[in-house]
Amino acid sequence: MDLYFSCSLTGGRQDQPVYAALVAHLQALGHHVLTAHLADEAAMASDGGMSAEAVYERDTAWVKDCDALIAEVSTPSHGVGFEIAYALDRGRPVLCLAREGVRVSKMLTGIRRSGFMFGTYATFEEAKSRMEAFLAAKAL
Ligand SMILES: O=c1[nH]c(=O)n([C@H]2C[C@H](O)[C@@H](COP(=O)(O)O)O2)cc1CO
Repeated sequence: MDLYFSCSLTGGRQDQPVYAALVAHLQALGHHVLTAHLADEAAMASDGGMSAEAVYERDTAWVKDCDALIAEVSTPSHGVGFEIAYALDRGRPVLCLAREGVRVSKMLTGIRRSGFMFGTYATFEEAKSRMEAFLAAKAL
C-alpha cells in the first residue's frame, strides 16, 4: 500500500524516534511510505531547501495519491491537522495515533466519519497493533 505518514516538523521534533520506529515497521510490513523522510532525524534539513509552495504542492499530491494516511499526533502540528482534513475530504482512510495521556485537540478526537480511526497507545507494540488493525480494516 502507498501510505502517507504524517508527523510534526515545525510543531516540535521530540517524538522523532517514535516516528522513525513506526515508519520502519510499516516498511517492514512491505508498505511504501511516501513520506518516509519525515521520520528521519534530518527531516527539517532535507525539506529545508524547498519553498513552502513546493512542499504544499508535493505533499497535497502525495495525499491524493496515497491509499491511506497515518498521523502520529502526540505533538500538535498545523501541517498534520491540515493533512488529516485534506485526506478525509478526499475520501482517504485516516488513522490518528497518540501516546496515552497526551492532550489532543477535540477537532481530532471529535471526528465521526467513516474511514477515520483514532487510537492511543501505551507501548510501541500497541501502536504497531493499531496500525496493523487499521490497515487490515475492510475500508482499505
Ligand atoms: O518542511 C516541511 N515538509 C513537510 O512535508 N511538511 C508537512 C509534512 C508533515 O506531515 C507536516 C508537518 O507540519 P508542521 O511543520 O506544521 O509540523 O507538514 C512540513 C514542513 C515544514 O512545515
